[in-house]
This record gives sequence, structure tokens and C-alpha cells, in this order.
Amino acid sequence: MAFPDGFLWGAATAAYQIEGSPLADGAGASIWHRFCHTPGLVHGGDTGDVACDHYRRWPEDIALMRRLGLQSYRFSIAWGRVLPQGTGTANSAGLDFYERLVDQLLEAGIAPNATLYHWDLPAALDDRGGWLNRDSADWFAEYADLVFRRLDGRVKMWTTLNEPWVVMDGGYLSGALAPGHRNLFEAPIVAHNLLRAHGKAVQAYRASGAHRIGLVVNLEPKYPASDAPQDRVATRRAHAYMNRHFMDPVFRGRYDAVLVRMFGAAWPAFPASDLDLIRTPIDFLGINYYTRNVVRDDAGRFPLPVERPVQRGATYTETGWEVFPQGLLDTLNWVRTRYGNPPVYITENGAAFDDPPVAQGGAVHDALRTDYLRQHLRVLHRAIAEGCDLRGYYAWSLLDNLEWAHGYSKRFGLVHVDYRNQRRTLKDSGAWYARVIASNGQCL
Ligand SMILES: OC[C@@H]1[C@@H](O)[C@H](O)[C@@H](O)c2[nH]c(CCc3ccccc3)c[n+]21
Repeated sequence: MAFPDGFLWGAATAAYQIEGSPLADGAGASIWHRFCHTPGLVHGGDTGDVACDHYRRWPEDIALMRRLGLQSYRFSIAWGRVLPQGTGTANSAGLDFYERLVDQLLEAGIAPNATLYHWDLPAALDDRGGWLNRDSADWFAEYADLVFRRLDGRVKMWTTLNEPWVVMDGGYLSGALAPGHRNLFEAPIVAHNLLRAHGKAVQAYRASGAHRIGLVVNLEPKYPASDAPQDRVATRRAHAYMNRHFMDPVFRGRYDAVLVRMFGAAWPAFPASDLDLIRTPIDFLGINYYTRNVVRDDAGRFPLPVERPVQRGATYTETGWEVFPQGLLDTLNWVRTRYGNPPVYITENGAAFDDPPVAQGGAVHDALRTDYLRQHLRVLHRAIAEGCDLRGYYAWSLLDNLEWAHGYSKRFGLVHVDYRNQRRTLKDSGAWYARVIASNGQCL
């Protein structure tokens, strides 16, 4: 099933998950450096101090990308390497690192796709209120403008934020992610400032940039556990809370009324002009898709109880997510019909399984991951046939890496990393993905 000519095949990573050396060469600490170094918050006390040592081994990792035949590589820039205090004086060593990485990617024929924010806020800005401070939108725009002026042209695909919903829900409601707050009143303020920051960065790009910029969202389709009214109402609420929460303001310039009602007294009165900023047009949407959510009656409780009722006969990943490729098709058709069929890249899709150990001679027979990826790529072909303007796909992830609060216990990589000696081993799924890319999906 060949994909359209020009369909872009890639793999994705994020700075704090792979780079290591978080304080090297003048870099400023991030909230994830602080979070990992706070006892009890991350599995096994794991930190990003070393991770995949990509800050030093990036030439070797670009060689791996060439071996996979990647046409594009999605990575994130650590704000604190570029601006150690988050604003003010730039750190040339930090900018140099990303400049060298980008130049070598281009040398290898791999198109860089740079994410400005993948959760690693400079700790110095968190000390000033972080995303709770309305000034955060200006701080982000200052950082974005600096990076655009240095790298735009060599980087031709930019995204502002990775998954503002996860930043809000994980960082300020469940507290499972940095900075670990649990405050219903903070969540909408953070979400709104993230969206304002996105809008200001897009406006900064329109002033100096010459290529394309978008936003990356995690979308998880919600299905009622039954036709019972209370299950259907709960499903609509879950859909409002995760999926329409950021898509509606960015593409339609207003928040979902169901969402506003759910927050009730915790929903502030935002200036109407903010929504004009937030809806500044973008060039493409990045969608991170992993699984679906079956929703049962939530009895009106809020924040929503996070539950995933087990689906008989389904396969589950090591992170407890049901393998449900149909949800990707449903999601893409929902975006197509509700938001005017914007150009879309799947900026993350992948799975953690209990991979077998590296076999003699260096192989990792991760058949479950290959099957997961194959099922989801087949669905993409159908989505294109049904009219979705789907431009490309990035597998999550190039490398096994730091899976946030799970530490190194969950492996998503197409390439296995032995953290004892940093040895990389191409998994069977990686070799298979290389064949998919070489055949433009024909072999699926
Ligand atoms: O969990 C796998 C990946 C992370 O390693 C990426 O950094 C992040 O962009 C990302 N997002 C999602 C889906 C949203 C989600 C994140 C965390 C927890 C639950 C859902 C899965 N992933």
C-alpha cells in the first residue's frame, strides 16, 4: 500500500529524555532536573543526568538515523541550554550544540523538525511562577525568537509546544509530572498561558521565519462503555477535557462550553483578546497518538477519574494502553471534519513492550512493537484514502530513553540502549521500519 510521493518518514525524541549532561557548558537546570532529583518522584530514582548520553554521542545517533533511512528527525531544544535563566543572556555553547546537530542532520539528508518546548521549563522561570505567570508567554516568545533567528532555514519545520494537555494535567492536576502541582485552580491558568505562549511564538515566527510552524497535541479518542446516558455524558466530558481543550481555541478561537462548565468556579475570566492571539493560524498540526479511552459514568466528579476499563481480548502495552489502531483513524477523521482538514503529521506513535534481552550477535526480537507499528501505519493509509491531509509520520522513539516518571523502566525505542555502557542495538522493529521507509509503505 504505497503512501503518496513526498510522505515524510521519521522518528522522534525529546531533549531531557535522551541528551544527559543537563548542566553542561553553561546550561541552566530545568524543572525535570529538579523533579528527578527530588526523592520518590521518579521510578527507581532515575534521572536525566546521563540518559542516552546523546549530548555527546549525537554523531553516532545520526549514523543510526541514516541506517534507518530516516527522512526527518523530530527532536526538542532544551530551553535551559539556550537561555540558562530562561530569559536574558543566551548561552552560545547551548545554541552551538543544536546548530551542529542540525548541520549534521542536513549533511545526512535528514530534515530537522524542532520542538521548542517538550516539558523542560528552565527552573529559574518556575521560580518566577512558571506557566502560572502570564509573563510566561513573553518569556517563551523571547526564547523562540532567539532560536528562529539562529536556525530557521536549516530547520524548516518547527513546533511550539509538545502536548500542552499533558503539561497541564500531569504537571498541575495529577502532579505525576514536573513541576508536580495538584491544583484545580492552577490548571486552566496554565493551559491558557501555554496557549498564549504558542500564539506569541507563532507571531514571532511570522515576523522572522520563512518556513512552517505548528503545534503538537496528544489526542485520545473517547468511546462510551455502553449506550447508557451517563456513560455518554461522561464520554463527552472526557472528550472536552482532553481533545477539544486545546484544539478548539487554536482552530476555532473559543473554549468548549462543556469544558468551562466542568471547571466551574475554577475557570477564570480570560480577556477575549487572548483568544485572538491563541488562534493565530498555524501551518500544520502534529498529532501524538497512542491509544483510546473507554469511558464510564464519572458521576459528575471532576477532575476526571483516570480509568481505563479493561477491554476483553485487547492487547495492552507496558504503559497500560490498549492497542487500538481504529482510534487513530477515528481521530484523524474527527480532526478532518471538525477543524477543516488541516495538514497533519503523526508526530508520535509507538509502544513500550517487555522487549526480550539483546540476543547473542546483537538482535532484539521485538515482534509486538513491529505489529503495533504495522497496524497503525495501515490505518494511516486508510485515513489518506478517506481524505485526511496526512503528510508524514514519526515513530516514538528513535532510542529507548527516560520515560518521565517511569524512569528507564519503559522502552519505546526502535533502537535498544544498554544504559550500563550506552551501546545501541537496532531492534527488529527498527530494521522493519527501515524497509517501510525504503518502500514508502509498499511493504506494509
Ligand atoms: O509515553 C511515551 C511518550 C513520551 O515519552 C513523550 O515524551 C510524550 O510526548 C508522550 N505523550 C504521550 C501520550 C500522552 C500521554 C503522556 C503521558 C501520560 C499519558 C499520556 C506518550 N508520550
